[in-house]
Amino acid sequence: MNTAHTAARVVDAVKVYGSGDTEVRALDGVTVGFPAGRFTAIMGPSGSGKSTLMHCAAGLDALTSGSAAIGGTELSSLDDRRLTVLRRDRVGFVFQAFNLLPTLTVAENITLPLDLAGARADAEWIDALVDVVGLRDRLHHRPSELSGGQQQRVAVARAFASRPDVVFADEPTGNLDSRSGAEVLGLLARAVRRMDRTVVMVTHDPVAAAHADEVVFLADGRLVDRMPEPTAERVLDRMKALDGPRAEADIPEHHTQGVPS
Ligand SMILES: Nc1ncnc2c1ncn2[C@@H]1O[C@H](COP(=O)(O)OP(=O)(O)OP(=O)(O)O)[C@@H](O)[C@H]1O
Repeated sequence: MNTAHTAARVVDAVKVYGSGDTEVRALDGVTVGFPAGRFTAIMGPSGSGKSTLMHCAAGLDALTSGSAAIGGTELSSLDDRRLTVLRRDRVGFVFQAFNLLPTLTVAENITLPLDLAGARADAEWIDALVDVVGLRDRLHHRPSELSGGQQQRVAVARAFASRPDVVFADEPTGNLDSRSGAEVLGLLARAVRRMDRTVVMVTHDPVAAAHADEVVFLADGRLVDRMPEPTAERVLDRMKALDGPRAEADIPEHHTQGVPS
């Protein structure tokens, strides 16, 4: 694996929850790198370990064994304080719930992580981000005055505000209608291509995964496939093969509309 161009990676990652009868091996020896400057989607059946992989790769949770690194930094070598600083300065997050502060304006929400860190916002960078996410005319609004899609665009801009090594997105379109979801996915892809950013996204949705440069597939806590230049059709076919007849039941109907089976 070419670690020089890998924004985040795990090697031989094992994550076990519980013990004895209740033991669950959520990750069972996963080795995967997320290339810098690329948009990678993580897919797999429900319970296959997607969220666990993302949380461990992002330093939100610790592996049982194996290693995880952001850039060249091994996460296990960091104490809690350094890990918190690394997450704050070098990792961005976008969640299904937008998690904006209702009392702050859009502009204030975008720079909040920098303000909390006592860091100075790079005005040119923030300015460019505001254009990429299309929020120029909403900067002085409060989140309650925005649509769900606009709120998620604020969350995306906030995630990129510190120019992190990698942005992890966990079902970022899960709370959005398909049109707003497509807009948010489009701007994640734009941030990667136009601003040389790195995005790793967990999703259930083949149409969402098709916005990525590559899809990695998990099943039963293992990495089972990688698909460069995915299309929704090919991703859906791969998911059906992984999950048998359950796959279609797992995917909301609007996500499969227009996707030939
Ligand atoms: N905190 C926890 N304690 C115990 N078991 C857990 C915990 N978190 C996850 N698991 C289990 O680990 C396995 C993988 O879970 P994970 O949430 O990573 O899967 P996923 O692919 O993200 O699933 P989904 O698509 O349904 O969100 C599942 O069997 C789950 O029940």
